[in-house]
Amino acid sequence: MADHSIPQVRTPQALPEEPVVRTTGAGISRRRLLGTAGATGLVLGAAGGAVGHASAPAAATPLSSVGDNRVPFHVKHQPGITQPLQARGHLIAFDLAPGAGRKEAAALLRRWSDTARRLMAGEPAAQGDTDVARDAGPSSLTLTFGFGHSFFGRTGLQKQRPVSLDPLPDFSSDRLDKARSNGDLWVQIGADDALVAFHALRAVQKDAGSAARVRWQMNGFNRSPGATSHPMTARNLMGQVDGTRNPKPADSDFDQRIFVPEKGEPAWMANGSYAVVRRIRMLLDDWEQLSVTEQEQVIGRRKSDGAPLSGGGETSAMDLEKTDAEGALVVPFNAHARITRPDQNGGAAMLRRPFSYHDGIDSDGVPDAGLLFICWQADPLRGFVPVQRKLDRGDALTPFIRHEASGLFAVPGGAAEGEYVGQALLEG
Ligand SMILES: C=CC1=C(C)c2cc3[nH]c(cc4nc(cc5[nH]c(cc1n2)c(C)c5CCC(=O)O)C(CCC(=O)O)=C4C)c(C)c3C=C
Ligand SMILES: [Fe+2]
Repeated sequence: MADHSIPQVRTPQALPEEPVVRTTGAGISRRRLLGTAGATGLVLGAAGGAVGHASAPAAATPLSSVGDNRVPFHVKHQPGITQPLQARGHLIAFDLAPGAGRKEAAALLRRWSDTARRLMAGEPAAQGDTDVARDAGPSSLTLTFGFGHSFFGRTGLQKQRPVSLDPLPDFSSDRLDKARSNGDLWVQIGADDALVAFHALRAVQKDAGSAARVRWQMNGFNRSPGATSHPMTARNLMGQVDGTRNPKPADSDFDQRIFVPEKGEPAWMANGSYAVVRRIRMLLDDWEQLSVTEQEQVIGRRKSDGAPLSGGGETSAMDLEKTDAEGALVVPFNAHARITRPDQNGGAAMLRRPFSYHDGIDSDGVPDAGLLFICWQADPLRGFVPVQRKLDRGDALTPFIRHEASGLFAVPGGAAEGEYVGQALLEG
């Protein structure tokens, strides 16, 4: 018989409100875990560590401990927003099936929430589990659910549609594929194990039944926990350190920037957030023709360690005024890391929590690879929109990327015990 043991722990890093739960000691079997979840053998993880935000892997630990980590489902903000980047991700959008309305949507969100709660705890799906994740622990699995603009018309809930969900403006650099954009419903799945992530994806798809049909799906990845010798900010497929200046949960204005307040509007979005999703192709053949110095000028940061070109280390303040011997700005005026700063955009800020993607080689021999850019904010008009407008007007990175798909989703707060995600909207 197969060994179902869950290996040794690693130190979890997460928010106090959204702790990672881990097993104590090695060799607790998956079956035992199922029998004792929430009771003995489980402890709350350490709160709010310095690297416990979306920009960096949680900790440098051996891969063998990855399976232990568990993210609770019933939390103030839905899981999958502030947790460390996971190694695997699936984004999947659904449209309600013809004839399906509010009642069917409510039943679907109830099914999805139950599945999310079970799988995130390392339990099998309620019905017809595929056994794909049978030998694995929860592996930091998160499932996050959101509603698109079109959902509200289809369910007769137009009056509940938040103004913040108004369609994003067109940007001159957009090359968007409508079939791979938007959707009534959106699910983000993340896990540190590919099989655990796929298992969740299949369960979500099966739960949809006759109520909703898949509109599009995208698959992504990040570095595996334990792959680097020390905790560090992630790199993207251009080789840049990406995520350095993300807002941190410890920042005094973090919640205000990222989440709709408890008493915010509409009421059903209390503690929720808005996700902007962009599939951004990287024109890697062009990018890789630049010298490292040229690449650094595009971003305004050093490629090796992410430090600003004005000097210091990765987290040193960027000196925007510093000039070289010829009087030229050391951080060029159109450098991406200069013009995306909140202080250059009326305070606009967002939490970037992306996955890289690689969907093979196009017929012209060019890699179809880039960034599944996902950013979180309390209001896209005070986050993504002003920054993207600025980038559209002259970002040094623009010639090397192409926005190919786009989505905007209202992601309600986390579900309380016994409730499902979106219940306040669907039964309010
Ligand atoms: C509209 C928002 C943004 C898009 C689209 C975007 C695309 C994009 N960015 C990189 C690489 C880097 N971005 C970096 C910083 C950064 N980028 C944005 C916004 C968008 N990026 C912001 C708000 C910031 C932080 C600005 C700040 O607060 O100082 C960096 C520098 C390191 C870091 O802080 O993360 C890199 C590198 C790519 C490759 C890309 C599209 C493919
Ligand atoms: Fe960026």
